[in-house]
Amino acid sequence: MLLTAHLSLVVPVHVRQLGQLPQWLSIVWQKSHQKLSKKLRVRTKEGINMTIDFESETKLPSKHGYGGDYANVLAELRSGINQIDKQLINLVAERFSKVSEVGDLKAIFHQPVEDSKREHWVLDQALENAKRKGVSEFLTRELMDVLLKHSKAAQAKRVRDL
Ligand SMILES: C=C(O[C@@H]1C=C(C(=O)O)C=C[C@H]1O)C(=O)O
Repeated sequence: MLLTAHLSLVVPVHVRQLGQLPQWLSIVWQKSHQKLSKKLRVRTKEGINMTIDFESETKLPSKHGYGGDYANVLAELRSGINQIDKQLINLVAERFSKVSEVGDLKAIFHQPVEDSKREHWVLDQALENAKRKGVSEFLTRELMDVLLKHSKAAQAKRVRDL
């Protein structure tokens, strides 16, 4: 029988719902290796073939430590992502507020906007932190590149408008 540890969590419930034990179970994976989308084909003692769609009630593999069903776990994870995205934008706003103040200071003291030595230090710190946290170097470079570019543009605008 093809019953995997993953499906054994789900199958007994549905079999009980059928009210009769199947003679055999055969699992048809709708999309191979996509464990969250599958159909279970059941033949009852009476020889009736039935197909149970697990699409809406799919349990996640217990080995990943998820207890809830797919939709609940997905909603919970996405709510976490929403919070993080909000924090990210809040932090960007905070950074730009400081950057603008630096821009004003530079304008008053007739200093250039760009400070490549400081930029190198900023990037090195970010890369070091990213390495510790397992964030890709490529992503970190791209992210810092965008931040530095926009920070300098914001400063240049402050200097122009002052
Ligand atoms: C904010 C500054 O101005 C520019 C922007 C930087 C940044 O966004 O981190 C760093 C160096 C400068 O090119 C600064 O000098 O500190």
